[in-house]
Amino acid sequence: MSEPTRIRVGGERPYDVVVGYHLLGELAGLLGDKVRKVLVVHPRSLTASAEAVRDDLEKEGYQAFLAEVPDAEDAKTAQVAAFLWHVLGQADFTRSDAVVGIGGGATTDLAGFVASTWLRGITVVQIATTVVAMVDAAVGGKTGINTEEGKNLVGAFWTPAGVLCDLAALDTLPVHERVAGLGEVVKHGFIADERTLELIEADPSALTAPQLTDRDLVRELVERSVRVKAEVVTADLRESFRREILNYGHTLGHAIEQVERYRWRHGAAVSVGMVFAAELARLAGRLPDDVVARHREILRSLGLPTSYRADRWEQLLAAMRRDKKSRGDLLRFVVLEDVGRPVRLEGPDPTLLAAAFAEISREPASGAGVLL
Ligand SMILES: NC(=O)c1ccc[n+]([C@@H]2O[C@H](COP(=O)([O-])OP(=O)(O)OC[C@H]3O[C@@H](n4cnc5c(N)ncnc54)[C@H](O)[C@@H]3O)[C@@H](O)[C@H]2O)c1
Ligand SMILES: O=C(O)C(=O)C[C@@H](O)[C@H](O)[C@H](O)COP(=O)(O)O
Ligand SMILES: [Zn+2]
Repeated sequence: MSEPTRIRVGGERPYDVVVGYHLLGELAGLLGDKVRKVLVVHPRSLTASAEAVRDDLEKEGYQAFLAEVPDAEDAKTAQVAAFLWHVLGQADFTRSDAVVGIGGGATTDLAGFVASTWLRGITVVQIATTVVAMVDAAVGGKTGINTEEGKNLVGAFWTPAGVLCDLAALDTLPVHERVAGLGEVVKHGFIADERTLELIEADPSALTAPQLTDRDLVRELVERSVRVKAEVVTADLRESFRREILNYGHTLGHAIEQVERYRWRHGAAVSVGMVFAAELARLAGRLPDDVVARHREILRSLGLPTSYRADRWEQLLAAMRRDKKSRGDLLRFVVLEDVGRPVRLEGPDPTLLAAAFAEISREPASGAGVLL
């Protein structure tokens, strides 16, 4: 296997995102030499991998503990966070100890949040095992859990000490999870890296086949996405402005996830959200027709959804008002003026919003395979 790639994320506490194969040997280096106890947080689907991490840590001289958490979005609750605080308390974790999150974005969001709050912040290292976690969630220090009222409404910016993206993990990832993750890859392509779009457009079927065969392509896409995210969060960790571009497609996307009670995959909801944002920009006279068409073509070529049922608009609008980009009554969207040129659209007229929604809701439903 080739050497791992190390992508540096800068800022107050710089760290590396390591992309490659069989990276377990890297973990101790990322934890550093002050850590003694490590809590490994994992969903049931990754028990064997978490046990391997624990055994390896024990061999390296750490005292390692496992904590199984519910799968997917069920992990991102105050109750599950409280369970982990209890485990940390019972095991006397101090400020020189650490949390390791191993899993998809739901697990890494939870593990990061718990690390950010325990004793007001202890070391966290993320081991990303899904496309979403590798290209997006585990990188950049946005951590969080959901509340009844919405997605990621509680959280903190807390940078990891390092991130491992072991591409071998993708061999066991169900294809619909891989495809959903490509939604975030496409997002990075539209906001900042047209080459990513070209690579996908050249052969989308290589990415949607039941077994991944083109490992070089996957690795290049993961690395390109991590570089986009690293550049943005290095410039603006706390989302004072520039980081908002990473939220492209999420204003409607998060609303869909909430309305669907998290039965939609995150990347699938973001896919519809990007088409909505593109239509909004077109109707506002800011984005040419061909770029909107390119959104639909590339997302459909991957089997991602580009439309949503017409009868939920009022619920979606209510959920969008709780988006973190909102300021008072002002809804704020990230839209494009072209590929690689994200801008803000603030307080669009309600008729414009409804018109953009009409553009995505009158199509027949598509991409149902990635929703559940
Ligand atoms: N913090 C951020 O910047 C950020 C960015 C993007 C997404 N997110 C969050 O990430 C979450 C979505 O992440 P996700 O799509 O990775 O979902 P997920 O964490 O729910 O994982 C998807 C499923 O794959 C399983 N799984 C994980 N790795 C596997 C593997 N290697 N083999 C087999 N099964 C595996 C999980 O058990 C789960 O059932 C959402 O909550 C979203 O809000 C956060
Ligand atoms: O890292 C960011 O910043 C993002 O917005 C990345 C998104 O893909 C991610 O889903 C994020 O969790 C959304 O953040 P939120 O602030 O809208 O909850
Ligand atoms: Zn996202």
